[in-house]
Amino acid sequence: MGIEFRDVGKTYPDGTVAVTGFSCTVPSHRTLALVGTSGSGKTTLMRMVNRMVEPTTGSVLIDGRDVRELDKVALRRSIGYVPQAGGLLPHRRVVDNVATVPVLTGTPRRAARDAALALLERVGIDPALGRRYPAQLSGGQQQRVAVARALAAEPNILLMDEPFGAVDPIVRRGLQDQLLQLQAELGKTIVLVTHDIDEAFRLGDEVVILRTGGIVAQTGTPKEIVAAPADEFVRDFIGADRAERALRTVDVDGRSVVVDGDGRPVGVLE
Ligand SMILES: Nc1ncnc2c1ncn2[C@@H]1O[C@H](COP(=O)(O)OP(=O)(O)OP(=O)(O)O)[C@@H](O)[C@H]1O
Repeated sequence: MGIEFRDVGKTYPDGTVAVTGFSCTVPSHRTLALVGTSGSGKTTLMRMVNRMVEPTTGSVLIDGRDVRELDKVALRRSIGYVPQAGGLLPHRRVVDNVATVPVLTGTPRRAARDAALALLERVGIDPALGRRYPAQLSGGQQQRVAVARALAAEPNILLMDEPFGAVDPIVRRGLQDQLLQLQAELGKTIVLVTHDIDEAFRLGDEVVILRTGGIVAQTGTPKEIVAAPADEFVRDFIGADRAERALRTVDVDGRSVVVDGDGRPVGVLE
């Protein structure tokens, strides 16, 4: 399922201009990462897809159909949503959190629970933890559960709002790896919001860098953006020296270690 933002804008009732004239197409099975400073309209844009926000101008299309023609509740349930900080229901057991939407849409409770346990396993959670309440899990585990919950209704589209923002860098990296692996198997169409450019470059097939007012600073693949930052803002945002950083390799015990201009290791050449 492809998504098209067609010249969308959003001015909130108090006059705040969150997005102006944004156009972008996300092909089926691809990941679009929206990245930008705080308040640059990322969440606003993402929420237009499942109609949590209605644009004031322009339209959003899914497989060529304007989302305004679709029933709001059915649309929302058909799209996986991973909100900031997971958004799990604290008074429901983990397994029931995952089974919530399938039960709402008519799957018998027992079957929904069995499917939920299988999904938990798929995202790397021991199904035995399904009996716990969200607060009895670590932050990283809660995020995995949130991903399982978003996948439970077998959506074609997944919206992820800073999905791994609340966890430490190592856990975050593990969660990113797992998302890449899941995506390789499942091939969802994903819109991901993050303020972390490294996350955007890791997870996004296409990256949109936004500045205040939802104005696009640059769109492109990670490679295109690193190779040719559009302007000073992008250059700054992706790390002032990233584009110019002269990397070289040094030989360490027969392996080619890549080091930056200051000689700091950044990786190993395969
Ligand atoms: N319901 C609302 N009413 C008024 N203004 C809003 C509303 N929601 C968001 N805004 C404003 O719109 C702008 C864009 O907000 P949005 O949440 O889309 O940005 P963001 O890039 O996702 O930010 P963050 O990274 O901080 O989550 C901000 O100036 C914000 O204050």
